[in-house]
Amino acid sequence: MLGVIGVGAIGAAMVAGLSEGGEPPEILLSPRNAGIVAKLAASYSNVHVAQSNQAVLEQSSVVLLCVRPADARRVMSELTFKNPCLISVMAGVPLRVLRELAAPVQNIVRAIPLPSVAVRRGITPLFPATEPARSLFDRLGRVIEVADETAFDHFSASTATIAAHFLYLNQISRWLAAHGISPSEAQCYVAAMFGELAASLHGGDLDFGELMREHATPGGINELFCRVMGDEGVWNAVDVGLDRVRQALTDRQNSV
Ligand SMILES: NC(=O)C1=CN([C@@H]2O[C@H](COP(=O)(O)OP(=O)(O)OC[C@H]3O[C@@H](n4cnc5c(N)ncnc54)[C@H](OP(=O)(O)O)[C@@H]3O)[C@@H](O)[C@H]2O)C=CC1
Repeated sequence: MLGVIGVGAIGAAMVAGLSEGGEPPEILLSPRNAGIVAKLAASYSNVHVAQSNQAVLEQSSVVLLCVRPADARRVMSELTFKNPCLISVMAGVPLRVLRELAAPVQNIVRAIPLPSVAVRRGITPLFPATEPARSLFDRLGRVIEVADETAFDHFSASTATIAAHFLYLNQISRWLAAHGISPSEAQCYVAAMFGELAASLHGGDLDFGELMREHATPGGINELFCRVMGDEGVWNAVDVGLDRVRQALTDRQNSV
């Protein structure tokens, strides 16, 4: 049995991905968020709802911890851990803290699932990449075996860029709308432009620099836009933002 404690956005995405694949595992959910868990149990015959978080632990051989990082200590300290394997997706909660809160459990893995696990196209960094976590996330796409926890935290920091990506798309469509194009048409156009590009990133060997050059005809408008963004400090700001996020994760690790 696979247990899930914390069935929010990413917990539900993993449950959907596992349940819609071949030979789905039996899954036991924590009872909080009654609406979401009832819907998952009604949609998938392999999904069940437990009476309590402790019942999830006791009836599962592997447990996914998917509560928000700020809730980690409170939720885990209410539980008595025995011997299931734990997989934590909680950003910025280090193995040191997980081992302390889940003693005496030894087999603890950190994972960074992406929302695309819902359709089994996730690429999931794991540390340490041990079984059964590796097989579980292989079912949801594929796994990146990360060498150490510092590298793992850098992967984690890079996921902080997702909302800014949508902000970027929003900025472009707002600019179109400010110049008289209907907001819905502007959004559809930008979505179509970037939706197609995103689809082209699946699979194969990718070289972002090469892709950029393919789209930046010398003397053309893409090249001009890249140059202006660089002159305005946008690319440098990406590095600054990522460094700041990395530092925030370190600070969080020291305070969890
Ligand atoms: N969303 C994403 O794409 C990713 C998220 N993560 C990590 O996953 C974790 C969850 O993120 P996300 O799914 O976005 O957050 P959500 O807020 O959507 O989900 C967290 C869930 O945990 C529930 N919860 C809180 N307390 C308890 C409790 N005592 N027992 C059981 N469940 C509880 C919350 O319920 P309630 O709302 O009622 O408080 C909520 O449903 C975070 O630690 C995040 O860092 C990692 C990778 C990607």
